[in-house]
Amino acid sequence: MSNVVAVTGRKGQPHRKSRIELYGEAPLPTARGLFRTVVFREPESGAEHVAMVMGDVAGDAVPARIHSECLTSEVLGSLKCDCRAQLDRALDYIAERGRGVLLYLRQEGRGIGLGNKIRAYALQAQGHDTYEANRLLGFPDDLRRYDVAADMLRLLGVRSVELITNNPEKLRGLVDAGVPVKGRIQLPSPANPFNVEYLRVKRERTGHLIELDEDDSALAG
Ligand SMILES: Nc1nc2c(ncn2[C@@H]2O[C@H](COP(=O)(O)OP(=O)(O)OP(=O)(O)O)[C@@H](O)[C@H]2O)c(=O)[nH]1
Ligand SMILES: [Zn+2]
Repeated sequence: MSNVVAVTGRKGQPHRKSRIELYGEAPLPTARGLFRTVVFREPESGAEHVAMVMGDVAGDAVPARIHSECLTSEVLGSLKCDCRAQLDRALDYIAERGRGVLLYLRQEGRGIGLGNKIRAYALQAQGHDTYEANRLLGFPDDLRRYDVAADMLRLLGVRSVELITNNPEKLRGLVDAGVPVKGRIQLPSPANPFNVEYLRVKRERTGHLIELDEDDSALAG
C-alpha cells in the first residue's frame, strides 16, 4: 500500500517540497485495547514514523498526541525526563475515550539524535541545563519540525485536533503546518529528584505549561 503526498514547508519559511508515504498498517492489540498502527516513511531519509490510531479519526476535534522519541526513558527507564509518563498518559487518555491518535515521531533528543542527546547529558552532569548543553554542542534549543506530523494527520483523515501537550511551541508549529487546533489537553508531568530541574527549565525557558508540584520533587522515581 502506498499513498504519497507532496507538501510545502512551514509558514514563513522558504518553499520546501517534502514527501511522506503511508507505508504499512495493521491492527495492534495492546494492554489498552485494539489500536491500528500505521507506519509512515520519509522516502528521502528513510525515517519511519508511527501512528497509533483508535476509533474513527477521520473528522474534527480528534484527541491527538504528537510525541517525540525518547529511547532513554521509554525503553531504558531513565528518570531524567517526563517523556515515558507522557507517552503512557496520552495513550491512556485515547484508550479511555476510544478515539484518538498518537504520532510517534523519530525526533530523538528534540531532533539532535540519541548520540548527541547523550553528549548533552554529559554536559548536564557538569552543571549545564538542557538548553545550554544543546548550544555548547552547536545546536539550537529545539530542531523538531511538525510538517511531517501534519502530513500524517491529513493522510489519516484528521481535520482538526485537540492537542495533548504542555508545549506552546508544538501547538504553534502544528498550526503553522496547517492543522487547526481546537483545544489543548494538559498532561501531568510527574516530578522526581532527577527531572525536577529539567521540568523547571522547560517551564521557565520555553514556556511549557507545566504545573510543577514542588512536593513531587521529594519523591524518588
Ligand atoms: N536535546 C535534549 N533533548 C532532550 C533532553 N531531555 C529530553 N529530550 C528530548 O526531548 C523530547 C521531548 O521534548 P520535551 O521538550 O520534553 O517535551 P515536548 O514534547 O516538547 O512537550 P510535551 O508535548 O508537553 O511533552 C524527546 O525527544 C526527548 O528525547 C535533553 O536534555 N536534551
Ligand atoms: Zn525523555
